[in-house]
Amino acid sequence: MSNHLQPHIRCSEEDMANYAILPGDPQRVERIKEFLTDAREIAFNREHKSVVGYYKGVRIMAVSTGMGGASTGIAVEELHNIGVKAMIRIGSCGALQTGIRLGDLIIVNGAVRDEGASKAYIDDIYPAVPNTDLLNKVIDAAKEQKFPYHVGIGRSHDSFYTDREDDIDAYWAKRGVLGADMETAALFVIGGLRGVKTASILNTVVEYEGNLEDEINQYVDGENAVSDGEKKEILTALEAFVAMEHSSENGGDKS
Ligand SMILES: O=P(O)(O)O[C@H]1O[C@H](CO)[C@@H](O)[C@H]1O
Ligand SMILES: O=c1cc[nH]c(=O)[nH]1
Repeated sequence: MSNHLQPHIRCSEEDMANYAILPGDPQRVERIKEFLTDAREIAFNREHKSVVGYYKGVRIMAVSTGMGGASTGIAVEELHNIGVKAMIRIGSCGALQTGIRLGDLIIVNGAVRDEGASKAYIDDIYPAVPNTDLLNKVIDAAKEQKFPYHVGIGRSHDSFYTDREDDIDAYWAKRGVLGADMETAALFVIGGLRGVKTASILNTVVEYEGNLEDEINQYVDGENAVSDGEKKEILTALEAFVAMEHSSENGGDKS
C-alpha cells in the first residue's frame, strides 16, 4: 500500500475506500455521486475522475477508467496501490444476442481477451474471470431489485471502428457471447493478478444489429431505457458492495 499521490488517478491512501465502482466515462462518476452521501470529489486528471462517499454507511469510491484496457489497467493498478480491495466496472456495451434489450444489464462471468492490455501482463491462456463471491453478490443484487439482467460471456476489444467489426461481432455472437465492451477483460486479468476482487456489469446501449452510432448518441443525450439501465447498474454495484461489507463482517468468503 502506498501513501503517495498516484500519478494518474491523483488519489492517495487517505482517499481510499475498500470498494470502487469503475465507469469508463468521467461524466458517469457525477451520476454515481448522486447516489452517495457525504460525497466529495477527489480529483479529475486526464480521463480519471474520482469521488468518495457513503452508500448505506459503506465507504465507496467511484473512479472513471477512460476507454480501453490501457487506461483501465492504470486505474486498477493505482487503486490497488492505495489499498482498494474490490472493484466493479459499470460500463456500457453493445449486445451480441437478439433478445437483449436497451437498458438490460449484462453481468459478465468471463471475457474474451480481444485486447492488448491484458496480454501485456500474461499469456492469453490465462482466463479473464470475475471473483466468484463478488459475481454472486452482483447477481443477487440485480435479482433482488428485479432488474432485467443476463449472465454470460463478454468480448473486450481495442478497436471500435475496424472494417471487420460486423464480421467479428457475428463470429462471437454465434459462439454465445452476450455483449462487447472495451475494459472488462483488462479489469478481470489485472485485478486477478493483483488479488483484487472484480466484477463487471454492462448496460446495453446498442441492441444486436442496432445502429451503433445512433444508439450511443441517444445514450450520451441521456434518453430513456439506457439512462435507466445506467441507474440500475449503479444500484446493483452499490448493493453488491453493501452485501460484501456485511458478509466480511460476518466472516464471509475471504478469497
Ligand atoms: O461506457 P463505457 O464504460 O466507457 O464503456 C463502453 O463505451 C465506450 C465506447 O463507446 C467503451 O469504453 C466501451 O467499453
Ligand atoms: O457496441 C458497442 C457499444 C458500446 N461499447 C462497445 O465496446 N461496443
